[in-house]
Amino acid sequence: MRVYVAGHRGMVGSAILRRLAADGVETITRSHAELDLTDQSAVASFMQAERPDVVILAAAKVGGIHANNTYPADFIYENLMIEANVIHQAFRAGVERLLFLGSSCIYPREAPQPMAEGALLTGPLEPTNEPYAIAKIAGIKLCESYNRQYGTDYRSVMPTNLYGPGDNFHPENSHVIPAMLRRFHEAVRYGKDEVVVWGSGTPRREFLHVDDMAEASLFIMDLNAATYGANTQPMLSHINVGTGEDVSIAELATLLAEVTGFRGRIVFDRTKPDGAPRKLMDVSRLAAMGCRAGIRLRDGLADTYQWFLETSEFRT
Ligand SMILES: NC(=O)C1=CN([C@@H]2O[C@H](COP(=O)(O)OP(=O)(O)OC[C@H]3O[C@@H](n4cnc5c(N)ncnc54)[C@H](OP(=O)(O)O)[C@@H]3O)[C@@H](O)[C@H]2O)C=CC1
Ligand SMILES: C[C@H]1O[C@H](OP(=O)(O)OP(=O)(O)OC[C@H]2O[C@@H](n3cnc4c(=O)[nH]c(N)nc43)[C@H](O)[C@@H]2O)[C@@H](O)[C@@H](O)C1=O
Repeated sequence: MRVYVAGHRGMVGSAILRRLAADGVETITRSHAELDLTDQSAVASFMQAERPDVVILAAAKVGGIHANNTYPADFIYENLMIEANVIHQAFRAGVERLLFLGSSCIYPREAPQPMAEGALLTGPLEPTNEPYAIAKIAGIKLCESYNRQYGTDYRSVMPTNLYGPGDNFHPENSHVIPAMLRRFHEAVRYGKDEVVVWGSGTPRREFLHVDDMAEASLFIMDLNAATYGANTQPMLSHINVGTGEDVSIAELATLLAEVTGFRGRIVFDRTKPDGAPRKLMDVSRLAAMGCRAGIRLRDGLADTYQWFLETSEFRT
């Protein structure tokens, strides 16, 4: 079996690649420089030449609240193009099994908590990431439509907010954990007595370590069709992946201060957006199939900080 991992240099793609390599699975990879997935003819040529057995679509334009809010055109355009090209050309090349990675932001801003799979398309989205969310919903619907029309087995997973080794630590465009880890680390290193956290600190988020995400992705790929629901009516179009537990951003900041050894003040910059008030996943469906997250948040944050120290320009 040959598995094409799209986005293998990213945080999730690289974790999936590590797991597949450990299991001795043959993989196919192309970097962004070698294959631009927004280029339809390049993706068509690649798929026809390689004809993988399985495709894992972990390539996407990804970023935190500021990046989503600042570059909405890039987020909707690039993600729509990547999904349409990879899914359609995989189908044309005879790929029967595909896993698409969506995001918990597909659910309405005011969805009842925890958010079950059935909350999709039941209300308005969070404005800061609506274009990205619309592209991710299109990805689910692409998979669902090819399954309905052509009998393929294309599955979609909706991860909660992810973190871990390989994350993007950009000061503005990253997600909250890498951004704050870096800020706390710099404060300790340069002797600052204050760290600024965006927003009010009251939004709640659920965080999953990327190794648990890789494990869940391969678990879902390995499920037989009857268990996953690909052949049931109504079809299970997507499945949530998370821990089922959340923390406030203020609680997260306190945890990160402890992990990095910061003992100064934490202040909140309320001019920055909070985004969705809460995004807790209902993970009962995945749990009933036998898959649960194993890495506790504090342990995962310590592991990520260790990776940051070993690989970043800030290593001491
Ligand atoms: N991180 C998170 O908190 C969450 C992530 N997800 C989803 O999980 C998946 C993986 O995310 P994550 O690993 O964090 O993201 P990363 O940004 O770490 O990785 C994405 C990868 O996709 C590649 N890529 C982007 N655009 C293109 C393109 N046009 N052609 C080829 N390759 C491209 C990137 O390459 P390059 O860097 O060279 O551009 C990168 O290697 C995505 O679908 C994302 O939406 C879902 C929920 C939360
Ligand atoms: C995964 C998910 O990621 C994005 O949504 P988000 O959940 O809002 O993700 P975020 O990690 O950027 O922020 C989480 C919370 O944390 C607060 N916050 C504090 N201080 C910093 C900070 O320094 N950086 C960032 N980024 N946020 C901060 C921030 O204000 C917000 O209240 C989506 O656009 C979309 O891409 C998506 O699917």
